[in-house]
Amino acid sequence: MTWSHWQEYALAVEINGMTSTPVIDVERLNVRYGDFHAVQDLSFQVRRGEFYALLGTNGAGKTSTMETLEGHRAPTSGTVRVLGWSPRDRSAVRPKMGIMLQESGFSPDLTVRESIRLIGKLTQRTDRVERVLSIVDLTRKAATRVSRLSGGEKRRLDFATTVYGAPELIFLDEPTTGLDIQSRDALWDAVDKLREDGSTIVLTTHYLEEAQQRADRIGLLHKGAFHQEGTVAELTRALPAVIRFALPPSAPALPLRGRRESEGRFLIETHHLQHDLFTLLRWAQEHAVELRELEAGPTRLDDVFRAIDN
Ligand SMILES: Nc1ncnc2c1ncn2[C@@H]1O[C@H](COP(=O)(O)OP(=O)(O)OP(=O)(O)O)[C@@H](O)[C@H]1O
Repeated sequence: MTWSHWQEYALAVEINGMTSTPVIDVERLNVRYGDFHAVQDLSFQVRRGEFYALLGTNGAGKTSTMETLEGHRAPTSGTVRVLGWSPRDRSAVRPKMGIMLQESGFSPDLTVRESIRLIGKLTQRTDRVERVLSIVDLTRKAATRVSRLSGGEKRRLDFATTVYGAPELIFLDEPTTGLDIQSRDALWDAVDKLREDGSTIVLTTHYLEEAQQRADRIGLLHKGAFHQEGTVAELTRALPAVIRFALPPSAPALPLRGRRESEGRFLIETHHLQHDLFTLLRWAQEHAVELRELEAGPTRLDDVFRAIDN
């Protein structure tokens, strides 16, 4: 082997090593608050470039887990490695990690531009302030004090500081709360671009649709442990697809077994969506019945959540 072949080989090993080393590696994480066991023996990994959603019922332990990954909380026991380091090792991980918390902690007297610069200094990330301002459409507010921003604008500033320097690992905690639809779309477009450039995303949200559309994998927490973990398809596989619609009171009996959800609204659960939908549409045609608010589709994450036994 020539010297240049050796160099190529060494680089390939390094790249393979990088891709196979998880960005987040959690092993038997436990978080206790006094007698209360909030996170119980939780183990999972997030791969480089992955979009991982940590979801769960209220009080399931998402925040406790996220805070541990972000380095804000020490585990009671277990090991947590982020980008190969303990997340408590702030100087090692902070330059490579962007964190969007549920609540921002900006100083009200600073301007938008000053706030971004300050975060840049604190995290030792470098970027162009104008670049991130344009991503969140706050260019015109660069000289405005934080105290004068609306709730949605503060949230966008939060996102701007999170993605400043295009960090390798980005934590998004309920990122779209309080955002209008245009701002939400802009945020997800920016996340898509970051992913194209190789960033790893960890999301937690109660907007299940957002996770369903984007997450490569989902960790579904319930009472401090994983109820399920996998792709959306894996999580929804066991549950039937659903057809929902509303009927006028005069409609004849349904051709399929359905469930009344509320007055005039019905739900049919099926493992043969195409076949049963066809039967229903043919019946509606034959009886001149209008199926109002008709929805048919694969199982939604909402249904997976509803199926969790409390
Ligand atoms: N500082 C604390 N002291 C005592 N108990 C706590 C503390 N923080 C959280 N808990 C409890 O630990 C459990 C998990 O809380 P956590 O905030 O991690 O859940 P979560 O999944 O983020 O919930 P939610 O969706 O409701 O925000 C809850 O029952 C909560 O009451």
